Amino acid sequence: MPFLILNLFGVLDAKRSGEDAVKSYAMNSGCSYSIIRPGRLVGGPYTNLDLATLFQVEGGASNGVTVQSGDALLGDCKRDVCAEAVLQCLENRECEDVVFSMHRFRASSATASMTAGVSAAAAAAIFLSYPARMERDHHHDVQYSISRETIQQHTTSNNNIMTAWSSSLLDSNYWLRSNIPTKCEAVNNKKMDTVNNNKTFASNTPATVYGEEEESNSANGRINYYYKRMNPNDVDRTSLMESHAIFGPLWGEGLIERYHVYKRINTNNEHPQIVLQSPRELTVVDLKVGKKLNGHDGIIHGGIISLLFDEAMGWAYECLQQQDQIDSSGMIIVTANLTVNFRAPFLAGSEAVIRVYHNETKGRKIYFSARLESKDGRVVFAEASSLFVLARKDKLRMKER
Ligand SMILES: CCCCC/C=C\C/C=C\C/C=C\C/C=C\CCCC(=O)SCCNC(=O)CCNC(=O)[C@H](O)C(C)(C)COP(=O)(O)OP(=O)(O)OC[C@H]1O[C@@H](n2cnc3c(N)ncnc32)[C@H](O)[C@@H]1OP(=O)(O)O
Repeated sequence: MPFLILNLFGVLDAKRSGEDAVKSYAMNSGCSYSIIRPGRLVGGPYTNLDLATLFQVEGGASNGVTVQSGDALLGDCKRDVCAEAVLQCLENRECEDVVFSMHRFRASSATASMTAGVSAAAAAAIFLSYPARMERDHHHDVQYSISRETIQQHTTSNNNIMTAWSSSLLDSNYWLRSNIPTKCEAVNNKKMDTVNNNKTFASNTPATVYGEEEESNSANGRINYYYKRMNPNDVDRTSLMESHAIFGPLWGEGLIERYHVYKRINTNNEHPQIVLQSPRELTVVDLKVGKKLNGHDGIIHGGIISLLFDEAMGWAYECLQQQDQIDSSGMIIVTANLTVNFRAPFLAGSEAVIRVYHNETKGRKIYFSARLESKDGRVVFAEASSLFVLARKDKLRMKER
């Protein structure tokens, strides 16, 4: 059926924003979610005001269902079957962070390999049989702040290595990331020990990260990089910082509660494409916002989000300058333009990261892009792009007069 008809009155748009809100809430509260996209609901109790209610469409005797990831399925779905699937999702860990559609089983279905004419009670078994087909929303890497986490453990499915971050890692100036939470990280090129590892990260310890998604075509599939904290002394603020929007008046409980800037360090010189890649990631900001920065109740004001982006890009310039050895003597970098797209409500009191990428440099003009996303990368709250211009300091002052 054409999208235009399916989306009459913006029905699908509304559903999409509902799903985004669910994901966003799940991210912010640390719980998981399952999103079920049933076909047209048929069968009792006929509470809808639609044709299926008018004609008391029963939906056939079979309780069998077809499930498939994404939203390609089209058909009816019995209400009681859908309710059963909801219960199964609640009880089944395999259904965590999964999005799938379901409709009534039809023997002629083209999706035969994913189809089973079974009772609704066995629907979960279908999910379990086809986990790989389920749409897991891990569109980015999962990253962990090792500076703040208490002990976290992840078991790998294939080699049974566990990664544990002990409280001794608190206040570390480094940050690791991995695209699959079950893959292991290594420190000093040695795999971390098994359960309850208590190692600390030595100063300037490079971390080896496996399985980096966007750069996985390097020769040995291993990328060496880590993130180093840029502003570790933000508690010890300078007078400059006291008048700075983020570290000054907007800093504190209920306001901007954390704004830790990390620069990305590539350590693998054998693979210069990592450095040359465009857009290349320069900076990650680990942040937390309080509950006094809202526009609508409970939702962070878009202007605040723009500020968070602008600042992150300022720091990204600093990283770029260090890497590319840009000569900026007598110059100052300023934002010439900043475009922000707000994708999902960024809830008050949440934690998130901003990732900043360098897109292009043309003379004095530097183009960045950035994402504000949940820490595990599953929800993008906002995206931004900007032009920063290197301007002569004396020229700026002349304009002031
Ligand atoms: C955080 C503090 C702690 C300190 C720690 C120590 C170290 C910190 C390290 C890092 C720093 C960290 C954070 C930094 C903090 C945050 C960053 C915030 C930055 C800001 O929040 S800063 C305030 C807002 N910002 C302004 O206050 C700018 C006002 N503005 C102007 O001052 C001029 O407008 C200017 C300079 C932009 C241009 O003026 P100009 O005379 O120099 O140059 P001109 O006009 O010739 O433009 C040259 C080429 O840019 C193109 N161009 C210009 N503007 C454009 C636009 N809007 N759109 C598209 N293209 C544009 C032209 O078309 C031309 O292009 P082309 O060369 O191809 O023809």
